[in-house]
Amino acid sequence: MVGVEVSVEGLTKSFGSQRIWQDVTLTLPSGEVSALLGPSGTGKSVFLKSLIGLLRPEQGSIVIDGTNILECSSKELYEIRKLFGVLFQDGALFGSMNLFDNVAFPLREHTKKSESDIRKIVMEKMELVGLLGAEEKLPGEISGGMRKRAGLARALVLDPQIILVDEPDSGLDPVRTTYISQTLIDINAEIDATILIVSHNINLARTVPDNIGMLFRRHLVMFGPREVLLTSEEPVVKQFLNGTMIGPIGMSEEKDEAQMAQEQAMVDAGHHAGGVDDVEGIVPQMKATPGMPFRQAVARRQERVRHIMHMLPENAQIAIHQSLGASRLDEGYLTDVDQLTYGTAIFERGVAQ
Ligand SMILES: Nc1ncnc2c1ncn2[C@@H]1O[C@H](COP(=O)(O)OP(=O)(O)OP(=O)(O)O)[C@@H](O)[C@H]1O
Repeated sequence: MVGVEVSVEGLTKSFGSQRIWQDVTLTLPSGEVSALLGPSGTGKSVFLKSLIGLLRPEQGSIVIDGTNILECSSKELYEIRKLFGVLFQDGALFGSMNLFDNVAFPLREHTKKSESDIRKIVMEKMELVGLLGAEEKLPGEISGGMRKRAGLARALVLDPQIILVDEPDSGLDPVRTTYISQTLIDINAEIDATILIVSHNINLARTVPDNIGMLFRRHLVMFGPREVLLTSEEPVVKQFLNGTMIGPIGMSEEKDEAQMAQEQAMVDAGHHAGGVDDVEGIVPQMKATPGMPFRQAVARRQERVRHIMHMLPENAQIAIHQSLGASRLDEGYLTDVDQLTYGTAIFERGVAQ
């Protein structure tokens, strides 16, 4: 079963007089992996909490499986929430329970399954996140990365159709971040859930999601197929993707023109602006681990992007064409008909994910 689509329109959220973001419109395509980026404090976590109805935006709509969760009854919201699996930043595990009991918790709480069925499901999810053998450990006895994996296993036990992940990289080194990224891709391949990852990790943004959005200065700067953001000339996007000090993002989020000019002058005079060397263009997307099912999202996204191609910026169109060409090259110049015939398998192996 393909995960459900989440459709957000004109969403605005404030706390008292503090406007967090306004008029956010985006659709998380069903069964695809999307990421929402943005500097610290731009309200990414607030957005994620709004999607599950933990926070209530004052304007707009969030339609999930045909229900606008801002207008529905609490009983309907309860039903909609069952579609979600959520991984909070710290894993949100119960400190006094071992990992097995933590992961089993939602099953014991929300289902009438027998203990032997529960054991089967828990062990299956523990294996998927690479934690087999650690069932008896307490959260305090394991690393932050393992806690995140346990949190992810727990988010999966009720077979969610939508998985929300808040900063999977926080507190992890780059290698562990890549492992957790791989796990998220594998989960998408295995259960075809709609996934939203909130993060400010550049590597993850470049290599994991099918679609990327970015929040800045209380607005959604953009949201769309990964090629759109990764080829964007928008100063805030370029600065973010390369992690430099040059650009509109400052220490406390915003800069004025004078400060920007002063910093640019320093860099022109030879001062290091920080960040990595400029990475231009698109790096290939991560693929499911060999042996996993093909990621159905890849072919679905190709098809979807084909339909909206004419509405995308030119740079993004070129990048998409190039990656399609590269996937044909990989397969020995297969025709469109061949691609349709072999469908997912070809797209999955090509760089055109
Ligand atoms: N329950 C709340 N009541 C009042 N203000 C809140 C509440 N939750 C969040 N905020 C404010 O909303 C803003 C956005 O916070 P949020 O945690 O969503 O940012 P973020 O983009 O996830 O940041 P980070 O990347 O640092 O986690 C902050 O200014 C925060 O203080």
